[in-house]
Amino acid sequence: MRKEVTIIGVPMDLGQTRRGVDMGPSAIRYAGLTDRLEGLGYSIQDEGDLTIELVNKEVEIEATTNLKNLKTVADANDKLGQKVDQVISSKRFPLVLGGDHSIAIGTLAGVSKHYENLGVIWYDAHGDLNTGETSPSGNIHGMSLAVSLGLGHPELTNIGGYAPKVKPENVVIIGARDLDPGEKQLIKEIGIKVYTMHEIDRLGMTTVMAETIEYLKERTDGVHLSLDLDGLDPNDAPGVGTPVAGGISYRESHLAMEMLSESNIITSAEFVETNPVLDKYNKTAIAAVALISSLFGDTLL
Ligand SMILES: NC(=[NH2+])NCCC[C@H](N)C(=O)O
Ligand SMILES: [Mn+2]
Ligand SMILES: [Mn+2]
Repeated sequence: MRKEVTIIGVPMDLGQTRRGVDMGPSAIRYAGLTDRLEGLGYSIQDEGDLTIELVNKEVEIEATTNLKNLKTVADANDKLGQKVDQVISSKRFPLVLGGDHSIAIGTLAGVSKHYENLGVIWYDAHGDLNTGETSPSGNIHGMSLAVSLGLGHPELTNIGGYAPKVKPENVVIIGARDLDPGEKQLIKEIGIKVYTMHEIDRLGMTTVMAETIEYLKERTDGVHLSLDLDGLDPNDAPGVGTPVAGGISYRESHLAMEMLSESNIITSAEFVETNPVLDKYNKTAIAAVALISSLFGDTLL
């Protein structure tokens, strides 16, 4: 892992409809992110937060598509993509803090330019594989992985001027337990590797991560970690907008991050969906900082 890290906050809450997730970056900073990473020997440059336009939601929902806040989400992701692109060009590791998961569209637009064969680990209760046609909600945070695969509204898939950002065989989803019918169908059609909670229960996190790392190592030249805090069990990460019971435990998540750290395959990362308004005493942001530390090489001894 590069020792020079740039933090980018993305106070985005327009990819879904619960307010407060725009304060995720602040909550994570407040939980001591920079100090923890500096303590591990990293040189941190915090770029602060991207500016997200305010929208009059009613106006944008009335638009012809059923995608909520399409234009503002697209603009923000365009900006984020440029920023992430610059960070990687300056040989620094981009660490993006959300904000809702729609921001993965921009992060991947910026990251993927730099790799022939980018791998993605999507650590999430959800697949985020909906399109305008299959989405039950119209929320773009439930579409960001599909968009990055080149599926969905062209105003989103073409961000950064190219599509797709990632190939289906280079994606591994970990922690899925709430998939919509259209998402299940798509997974089968295009062949994405998914470790649902069932496989995590059966194989154990050690095997899941060992297999994931081996799988991505042999086929990719960089791996982006997109970690949605709702991948964790709501008892361990209550501050999320779309909690799903029966999730990955805090300890399993640490193990996953520790194994990724040892493998040295991660080249960019984002931690999304922390919503301090729904949280209990900043528990979710504190968990995010702990997991980021493990990913960056912190150990218990
Ligand atoms: N990033 C997330 N938390 N996504 C939740 C998506 C929920 C649901 N599948 C939808 O598309 O609306
Ligand atoms: Mn999710
Ligand atoms: Mn998600």
